Amino acid sequence: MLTRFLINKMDRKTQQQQPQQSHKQLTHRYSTRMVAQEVTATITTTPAAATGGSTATVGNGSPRGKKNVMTDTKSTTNRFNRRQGGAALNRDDGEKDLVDNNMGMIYRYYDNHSGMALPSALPSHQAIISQSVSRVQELTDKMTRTARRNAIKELSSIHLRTLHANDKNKEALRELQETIPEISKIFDVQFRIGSGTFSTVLLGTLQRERSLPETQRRRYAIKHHNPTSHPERILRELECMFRIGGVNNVIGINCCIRYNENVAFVMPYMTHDRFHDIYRNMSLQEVKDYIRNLLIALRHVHKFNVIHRDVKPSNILYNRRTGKFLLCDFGLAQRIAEDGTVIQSSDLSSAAAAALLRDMEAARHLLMQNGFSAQDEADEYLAKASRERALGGGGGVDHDINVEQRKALAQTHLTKKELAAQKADTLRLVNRLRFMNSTVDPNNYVVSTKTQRKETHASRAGTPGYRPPEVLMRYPYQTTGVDIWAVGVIMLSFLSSLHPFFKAPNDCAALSEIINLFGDIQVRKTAFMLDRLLLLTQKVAALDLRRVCMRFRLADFFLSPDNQRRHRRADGSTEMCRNCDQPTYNCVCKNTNHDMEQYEGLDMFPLQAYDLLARLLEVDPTKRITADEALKHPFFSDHHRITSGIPLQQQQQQKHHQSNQSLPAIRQRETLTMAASRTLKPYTPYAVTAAPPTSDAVKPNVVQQAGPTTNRM
Ligand SMILES: Nc1ncnc2c1ncn2[C@@H]1O[C@H](COP(=O)(O)OP(=O)(O)OP(=O)(O)O)[C@@H](O)[C@H]1O
Repeated sequence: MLTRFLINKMDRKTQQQQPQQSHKQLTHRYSTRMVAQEVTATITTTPAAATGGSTATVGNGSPRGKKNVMTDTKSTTNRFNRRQGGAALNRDDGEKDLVDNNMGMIYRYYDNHSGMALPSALPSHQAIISQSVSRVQELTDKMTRTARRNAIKELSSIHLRTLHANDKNKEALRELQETIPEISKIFDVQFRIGSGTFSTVLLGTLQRERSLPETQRRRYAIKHHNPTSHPERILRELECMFRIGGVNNVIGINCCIRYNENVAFVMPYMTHDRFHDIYRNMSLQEVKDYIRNLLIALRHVHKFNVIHRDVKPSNILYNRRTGKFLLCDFGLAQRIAEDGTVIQSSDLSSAAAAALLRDMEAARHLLMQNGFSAQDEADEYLAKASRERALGGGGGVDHDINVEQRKALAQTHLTKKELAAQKADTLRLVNRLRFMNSTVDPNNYVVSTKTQRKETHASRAGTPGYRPPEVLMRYPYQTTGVDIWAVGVIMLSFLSSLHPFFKAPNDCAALSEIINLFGDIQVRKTAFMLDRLLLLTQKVAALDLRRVCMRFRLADFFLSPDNQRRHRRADGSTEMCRNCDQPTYNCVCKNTNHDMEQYEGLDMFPLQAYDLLARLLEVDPTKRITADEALKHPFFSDHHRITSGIPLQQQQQQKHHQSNQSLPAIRQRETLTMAASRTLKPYTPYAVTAAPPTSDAVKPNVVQQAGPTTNRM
């Protein structure tokens, strides 16, 4: 029905707009040349009343709509008359219009092909009219048919997609209600929010709140674990959420319901923005808030000696409007023992598991308090906005400096050739980052140097693109630094506007990407420290993180035709850097002697942002900054806030001066010589500084165990 209605509507619209649309679409479908050819054919095949041969001038050449041509009649007639030596044509008005119309087309064609002489004999006006009218009619019909066909195709694919989504939705709802019947007694399950590899998440509201208006009902995310999910994985996630979650931006749990092999977690629901939609247009203040909130969550998680292991944008719920932030999905979380080794998995029959179940059971008498309602969110948003207004803030949006300059650049009209050159330029840099030597064996690229004793298993848990070098080098003693690297990768996406930044198909290629960015020396050194031997076949020089980020984010500036023209050699070629494959004036190498374009003052991110980024993405895990240290980084102080109207360099110098005076010193980065001397020392495993969780550190969320079923866990 919907399809039929839309098609009919489209047909009507097409008919209404026919005169204009047909010509407009003509421009797309048939080039000027084709239309002109048709007109020529009409001219040459029809014997005609003559006009003297004349030479045409240059016109715009695009075929115009019938209506427009009609309104154009007067000027065309005048022009025609002028060409006829001022002789007035003797005909009635209607005919006059049509004739002028067609003569206009003919002159426009000859205008397009300046230098061509009009044929000595032109066809009769009547013949031209009838032929071109029928031709236009024919083309209009053709286009209507094509538009109709395309509309049907598009509608049916939309219909299929909707059906598929509806099917998936219904299936998820049905599955949850069938496999865990208790759910239907407590919740009205609304729809599916999302699904991951191990679960499906649905939105539910409490049945006992049915009497409330929809916006005031508290909303819950019900995470239904796939029955194939390992029970230990579920227990681990439950434990993390129960013991760690509920505070400091870490998601908590309201209740857990189990029925046979099916388990569902009930958590507070939070509306959030898709990372994909926001990462390119977040302001400096928003990026800062995002990273700060993430580090607060991780500092809290790391206090418990737990590695989250799956820090990535889809596991971060961030609401841009309200500024709310939650780290979720502890499915891959691991605890590290005092000696730095990873505790592989919880034993379901262990005392710890029993204690967890006892604790959860004890929390049953508590009522579910959490679960945000739509009303709560709106109130919070309004309160936040008024707080900001009271403080004189504009909602935390920092404006990009030199915006006007950038806009002007973006609006510069680029030729096809220039656009192709820009694309090729960017592709070269992307290829440089993704390059992997084809002779490397992806299953055998790293070996342990300690051949005498058997290696402990090294965990690889995590998402490709977010795994740090130590994981990719199969180092068994992994630390909370694994999560910090992932924060660095997320920050890299913000600063470069490139997401996903690393997208290798396997671990070996992922390590290549890291080598391509940080250079082989850095990675070799880290490998040596971790008792790994890397099989590298070639040297790769490191790139400059800031310039790489700027090159991607401010591409319109780096690739402006003006720049390209200025640096072009006499023979038309451009000098290229042999290491980074970029023009030398845009070289992104860390150590470079090229004479480069200065893009200072364009970047909205201060130098501190790149400094923090480098510390988060420290290749050596033993030197990587911790969440706690990162939160003290000057990037998070407001001292570097950009004031519009003052050159950035000047601001940064002032702030650097201020920060040297007043900000707490952060851990010194090692110089090359210091690092070289360290490599000669045997590697000392990561010192575990954080104490195991104490009872007062644990602030469990308010928990209710639903029904006796949980006892069977
Ligand atoms: N509390 C919540 N509020 C709103 N949406 C949520 C909530 N929890 C999860 N989601 C949505 O459900 C999606 C899947 O959740 P989650 O990551 O926990 O599942 P998963 O099966 O472990 O996924 P993955 O395989 O990606 O690790 C999330 O990306 C998010 O969009």
